[in-house]
Amino acid sequence: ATATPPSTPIPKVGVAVFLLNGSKVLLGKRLSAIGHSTFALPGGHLEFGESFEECAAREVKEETGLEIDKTEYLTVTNNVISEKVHVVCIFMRATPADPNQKPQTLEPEKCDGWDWYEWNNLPKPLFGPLENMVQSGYNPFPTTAS
Ligand SMILES: CC(C)CCOP(=O)(O)OP(=O)(O)O
Ligand SMILES: [Mg+2]
Ligand SMILES: [Mg+2]
Ligand SMILES: [Mg+2]
Repeated sequence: ATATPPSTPIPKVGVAVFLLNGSKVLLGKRLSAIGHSTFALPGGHLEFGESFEECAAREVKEETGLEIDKTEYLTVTNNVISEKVHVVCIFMRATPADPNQKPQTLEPEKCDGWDWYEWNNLPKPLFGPLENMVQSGYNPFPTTAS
């Protein structure tokens, strides 16, 4: 029998959410294989038929229990993370519907816990796609009209 050739990995779409609370952003340390032990935004794979906003709300709810408001598209980056993983990351911004609600660690096998971090004092190491954004000087906060 002829060996089946190794299939070429297919690029996937991830949606990551800058959940902003004052000058803070929600981050969690990943325990998944991809980005293990790095701090990442809540988010996940875009599922069939979802809008970016629907995916953002679903993933944040699934992972943290938080409802979000004012969800808007920010930017997109192209991330070839390894030989097997290529993810187009759609970055969204949103605010927690209840700024006082505590995030819950609903997927303890994927995340070591969520915390709010000052944008100018982020934990290290950051998950690759986020690190690249920070290095580029990207500012996810709404610019207050001068
Ligand atoms: C790897 C990442 C950039 C895209 C997928 O994110 P994720 O691993 O958090 O996916 P899920 O939350 O959907 O499990
Ligand atoms: Mg998820
Ligand atoms: Mg998912
Ligand atoms: Mg996720």
